[in-house]
Amino acid sequence: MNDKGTKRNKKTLTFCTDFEKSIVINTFLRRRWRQVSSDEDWNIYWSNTLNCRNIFSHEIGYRLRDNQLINHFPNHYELVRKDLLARNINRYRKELERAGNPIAKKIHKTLNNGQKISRYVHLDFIPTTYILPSDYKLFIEEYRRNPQYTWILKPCGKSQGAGIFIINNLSKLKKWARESKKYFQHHLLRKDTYVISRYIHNPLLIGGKKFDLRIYVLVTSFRPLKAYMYKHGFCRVCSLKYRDAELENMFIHLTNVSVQKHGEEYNCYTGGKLSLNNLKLYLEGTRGQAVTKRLFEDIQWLIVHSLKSVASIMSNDRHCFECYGYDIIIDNNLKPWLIEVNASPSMTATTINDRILKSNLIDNILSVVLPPNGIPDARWNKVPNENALGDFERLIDEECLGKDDIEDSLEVL
Ligand SMILES: Nc1ncnc2c1ncn2[C@@H]1O[C@H](COP(=O)(O)OP(=O)(O)OP(=O)(O)O)[C@@H](O)[C@H]1O
Repeated sequence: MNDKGTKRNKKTLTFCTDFEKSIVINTFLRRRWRQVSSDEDWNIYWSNTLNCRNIFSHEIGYRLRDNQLINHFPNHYELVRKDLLARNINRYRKELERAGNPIAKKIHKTLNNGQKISRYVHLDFIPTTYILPSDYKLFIEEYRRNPQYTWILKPCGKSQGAGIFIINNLSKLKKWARESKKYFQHHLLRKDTYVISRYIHNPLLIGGKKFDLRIYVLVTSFRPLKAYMYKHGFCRVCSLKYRDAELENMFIHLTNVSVQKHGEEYNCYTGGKLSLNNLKLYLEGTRGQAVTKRLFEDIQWLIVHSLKSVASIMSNDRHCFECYGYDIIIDNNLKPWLIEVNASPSMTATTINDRILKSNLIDNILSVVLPPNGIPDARWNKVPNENALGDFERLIDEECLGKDDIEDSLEVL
């Protein structure tokens, strides 16, 4: 960038976005940034994941300047694809185990039927998952060992609850496998991969209904890991009361707003949402403060270790930051389970509160990723001051190890 360009950037910063969402655009405009198209001179690109990958592709050969930032890491899919997430977490646990790290401690049990099982004491935060079709045989063995479990089958290339089904007997899966076989054999694309995960059959309920948490996590660097959690997440509550029968009724079992909004009982005033704060108050009232505090520490633990599981393989480009939407289910023992991570959490607002939350979120992301002078700078050390953090709470900053570092709280162990 020449001198002239630098001076102009000091006056008017520019953004470009692939989204027509007024929430994204207005947040920049309120900061007096000017909107430009992607082939013009932009400072921040709020892109979709595909265009971000294009920017970093060798064929396109785009060279980002120091005063340009983009809202995704090029290989975010390592964290957000359901199959890759499961694989990376497995690999991470095994690596820690091999290194004799106490975090990877396991307990071993022998069941009444003589079957031996083992599980990670601290890293058991993702439901057992198999990738189909590659792990089909392994899954069948597991199914035969534990025929009482329920499983959820999810396509890796889809979202918003599409193509998901829940099974508690093998015949349904076999039928699905028979039907898919021909297609899989001749035409296996990554997007055709499925995961089959153990279904959390005992979710914590609110008013008798299943819910999950949507938590926003901002990562500004993977090496060293720098991550922040937004205080104002929310719960997405199903519109029908929970029964672990009726596995085909998605209004009972899937918390996605995109599914629930088609149900007759959907509440369009609340959007089926409850704030994280209200959940905390509810849990403190019903279960007590200590266990509620512990639950939220466990959630932070889970987030940090899911990020660590991919930190070594992420392209840690200094122009990138990314806000992930974490989906977490709490079971009725108050144990949080990581269900999935989204690289483009929805910025569509279903209610006024939702609009305010998402607009504040984007504005707060900008405060964290911009250096104190407000001008994007990829050379910046990415250490935001307390004011800039706003409603983000520091989860981990491996560069500034201190009392904030979650590893310090080894009382978790
Ligand atoms: N292992 C599980 N146990 C219980 N419920 C689950 C499990 N996995 C998924 N669900 C339910 O199914 C919903 C959809 O799952 P998931 O978020 O993985 O799929 P998706 O279609 O990709 O959704 P999204 O649009 O959020 O990306 C979750 O919000 C949750 O309510």
